[in-house]
Amino acid sequence: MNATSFPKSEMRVVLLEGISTRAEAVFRAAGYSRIETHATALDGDALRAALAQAHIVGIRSRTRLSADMLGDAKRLLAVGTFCIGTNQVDLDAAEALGIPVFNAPYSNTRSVAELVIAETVLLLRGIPAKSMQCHRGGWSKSALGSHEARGKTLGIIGYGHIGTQVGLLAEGLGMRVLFHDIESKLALGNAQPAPDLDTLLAQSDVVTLHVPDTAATRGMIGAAAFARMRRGVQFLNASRGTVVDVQALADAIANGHVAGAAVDVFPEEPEGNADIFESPLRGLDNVILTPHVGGSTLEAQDSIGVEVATKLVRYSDNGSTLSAVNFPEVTLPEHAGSHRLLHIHKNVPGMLSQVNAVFSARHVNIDGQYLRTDANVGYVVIDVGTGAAQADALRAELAAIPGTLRARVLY
Ligand SMILES: NC(=O)C1=CN([C@@H]2O[C@H](COP(=O)(O)OP(=O)(O)OC[C@H]3O[C@@H](n4cnc5c(N)ncnc54)[C@H](O)[C@@H]3O)[C@@H](O)[C@H]2O)C=CC1
Ligand SMILES: O=C(O)C(=O)COP(=O)(O)O
Repeated sequence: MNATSFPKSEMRVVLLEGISTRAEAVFRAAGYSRIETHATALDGDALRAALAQAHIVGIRSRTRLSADMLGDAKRLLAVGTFCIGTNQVDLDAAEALGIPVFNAPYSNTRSVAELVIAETVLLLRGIPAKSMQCHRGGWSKSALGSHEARGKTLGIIGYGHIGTQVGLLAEGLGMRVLFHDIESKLALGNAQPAPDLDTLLAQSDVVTLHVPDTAATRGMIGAAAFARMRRGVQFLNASRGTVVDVQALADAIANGHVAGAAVDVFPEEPEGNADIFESPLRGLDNVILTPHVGGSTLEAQDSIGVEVATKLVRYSDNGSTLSAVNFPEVTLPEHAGSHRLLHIHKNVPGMLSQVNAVFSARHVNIDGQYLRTDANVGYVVIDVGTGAAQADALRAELAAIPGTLRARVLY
């Protein structure tokens, strides 16, 4: 097992938001013993205090890691978002601080897709309202407004990992699938790209959102978009709460234009399970409300726990940044028999020659060197066959190069 420039026994891993215990097991098996777990999200001073001591932090979709928060986390080496979305982290600020962020790009894809398909069937049958009536002692045995999914058109907005899975499962039910994406996408099965978003909205019996939170998607579905949809449309959002104007949705449901909805994500979500959930959608019988559980199955959470923890351990032990979402990606071999120096720097001209000058001045032979840059940051990894003391001295000299963001040595 590789030691790090900071002993593993002293490295603190902080896991928030009830991350699967599988993640903790991965860290322990790799020799990390200072692991702090929290069942909920933290924010404000509590988050700041937890981050101040953390070398590695794991979060899910609820914890906001702003530029300020990251800037105050002086020991932080890496962040894991134990989910798909990374919009809760200021990725540019993390990169500028030399902190790679890793996520699990598809470990919960299937869970979201299954829920969306189940809800599509329930909404088309008017089951949410019928179920509520039965709970109140009512009995409305009627086929009115109740439809099969077969033969209906499903419009998918955002045809990525989740959108494509939803499309394939919907075709299994005999639905016609239309999709809209800003990128050109390979259509799976018999799915067809809509010529534009408005056409998709006008032609779909069911509209489901699977876009990320970006400047372009924020507020994308509001009163104007609902007005373009068919009267009697069913509407689902399991993407991000920011994409939909929920008051406009509540209005469209109240006036009957939207027949029913299933909403899993909200612009304001409670911090923890003890908090009150407020929304204009509360109390509407034909709306399925779920507490952001699209990706919350035990299967998905366990596999996310292993996937993201493994990426974090690999970065901490070996320096590999493969699949980091905000950072130059370097895949590295094992470095048995050599010391590995990691140098993260601002991507300005002349940096590599200054790094190499440190080694040539000391007549140190370089066994291997790996470099990747992006527009902002350069990441160079140098393997050397020197003793530990000299590796430490080299690290100190690398750290003194102006523009250095981080310098570490892995023994
Ligand atoms: N409810 C839940 O528990 C979960 C929610 N999510 C959310 O679902 C989102 C989608 O996840 P994936 O499918 O894995 O992401 P993905 O990145 O594979 O797919 C997103 C697709 O949206 C497209 N897109 C981006 N901007 C667009 C725009 N303005 N208009 C149309 N298309 C646009 C992209 O080109 C891409 O094809 C995530 O970003 C996350 O926010 C993900 C997992 C669980
Ligand atoms: O994976 C995502 O992006 C999700 O929205 C799921 O988030 P969660 O881990 O359930 O807080």
